[in-house]
Amino acid sequence: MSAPERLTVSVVGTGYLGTAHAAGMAQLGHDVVAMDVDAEKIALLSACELPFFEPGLGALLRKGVESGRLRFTTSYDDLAGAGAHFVCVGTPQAPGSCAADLRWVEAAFGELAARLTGPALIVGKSTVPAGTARRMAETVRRITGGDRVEVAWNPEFLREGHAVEDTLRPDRLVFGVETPRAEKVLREVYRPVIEEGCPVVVADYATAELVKVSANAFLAMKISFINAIAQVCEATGAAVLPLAEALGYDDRIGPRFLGPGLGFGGGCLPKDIRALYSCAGDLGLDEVAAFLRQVDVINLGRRDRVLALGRDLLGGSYAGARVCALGAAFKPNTDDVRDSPALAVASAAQAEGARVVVHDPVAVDGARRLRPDLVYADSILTAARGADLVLLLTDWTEFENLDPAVLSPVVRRRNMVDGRNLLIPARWRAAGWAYRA
Ligand SMILES: NC(=O)C1=CN([C@@H]2O[C@H](COP(=O)(O)OP(=O)(O)OC[C@H]3O[C@@H](n4cnc5c(N)ncnc54)[C@H](O)[C@@H]3O)[C@@H](O)[C@H]2O)C=CC1
Ligand SMILES: O=C(O)[C@H]1O[C@H](OP(=O)(O)OP(=O)(O)OC[C@H]2O[C@@H](n3ccc(=O)[nH]c3=O)[C@H](O)[C@@H]2O)[C@H](O)[C@@H](O)[C@@H]1O
Repeated sequence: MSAPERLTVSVVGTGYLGTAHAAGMAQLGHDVVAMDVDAEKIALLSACELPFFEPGLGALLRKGVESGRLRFTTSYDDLAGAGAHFVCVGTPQAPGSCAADLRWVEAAFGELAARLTGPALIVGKSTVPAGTARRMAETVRRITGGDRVEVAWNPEFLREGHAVEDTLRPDRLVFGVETPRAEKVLREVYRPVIEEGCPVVVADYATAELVKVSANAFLAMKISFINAIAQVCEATGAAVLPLAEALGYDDRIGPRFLGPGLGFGGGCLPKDIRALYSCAGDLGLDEVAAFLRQVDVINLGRRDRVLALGRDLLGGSYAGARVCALGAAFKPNTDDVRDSPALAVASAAQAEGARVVVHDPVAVDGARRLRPDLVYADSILTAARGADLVLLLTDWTEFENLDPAVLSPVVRRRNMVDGRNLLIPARWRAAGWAYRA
């Protein structure tokens, strides 16, 4: 990567996305000041400590801070000198609705606009419904009283667990812009990435906003598709794993995101598909809304299905059973427990009368904060001791390598529900386990 012209950029919101983006911008050679309203997070980041688990990001953070190119603040006033400002604040599902809650985006644009006299570019990276960028541009114009501060939308596609790689070597860059000047600034910011061959799609605001939610909706749809087919397989005695393998060999389909099981969760896919069907409904596109809603319905149904498999193995009820739940994170290589299918199933089993002990390699602290009613164990064996049922809920490599010979002596009954199709069934059955997936 050749060094770009050294720019001063700001990043607003230092969560999963903002921290990766800030460290990535420093790695590209820019001077970065990253800001968050959460003083605790900023104190940790300033001390080169990540407030969450993300492989490889700690090293990038330290490199940025030690090079003097990356610093953190809790004050918007410290951002005024930057030429490009990336807004990375949260857009969670609004309480009591399926729509995205935009109050943090609105606050960030308002605070920035009040301090910028221009020329400057405010770049939205948060995932938002179509129409938001236009509204933010109007807000900025109103507050600044002119056109010197512009707005662009540059949605982000990084995956948790792969944030560093996805930030430095994205599959594509999408620039939602209204002027050549905004496009020029974004091309300069990302010059090293573009020079390495990353495709750039330049579009209007609404298209850029929609690319992002469509990408997540498509991934969600692919997972729900294979999970719908898994139900047909169960009803007909077919096997979904070789079926998915055979589908995946078709280049037009591809093998990724065809993993059947407990389904998708996390801070993005569920809320983004809900925001999209809510938006489609508001636009009067009822059939589109119904189509997308079904992706969510099938996905949530997977949690009930895994719960039912466990109930069956326990003879019809969770009441009084000891359950070992392996996994709390919504997927492996992250400690993120937002809308985690694993925690949802563990909590539901407990609500039906089981005593559930949860183990996760990195997500126990976050899980405990969210579900303090569950019991947590710091090892697989401690979690499994005396269990009547093991529920495998997150596909961590640690769990894939589980040995029935190690687990068998510690459990009370050999019942396994493999919610992620991770284990080799014959191996567990040969060791005397009742195995369901
Ligand atoms: N987590 C991910 O992998 C990805 C997230 N996104 C999108 O990025 C956005 C952020 O997501 P996450 O980083 O996961 O959320 P997060 O909740 O981890 O981080 C958001 C941060 O914004 C801060 N914040 C809230 N209001 C603020 C304000 N007015 N000024 C400054 N900081 C403020 C919060 O304190 C928090 O640290 C969302 O729209 C999400 O959909 C997009 C791609 C990937
Ligand atoms: O907008 C976002 O925040 C991000 O959302 C997802 O990334 P992420 O939430 O990190 O997780 P994924 O790797 O996409 O997995 C999502 C969920 O799908 C599940 N999944 C994935 C693949 C599969 O075959 N089956 C399956 O159930 C995972 O267990 C997980 O719960 C997208 O992959 C990113 O491109 C996007 O930027």
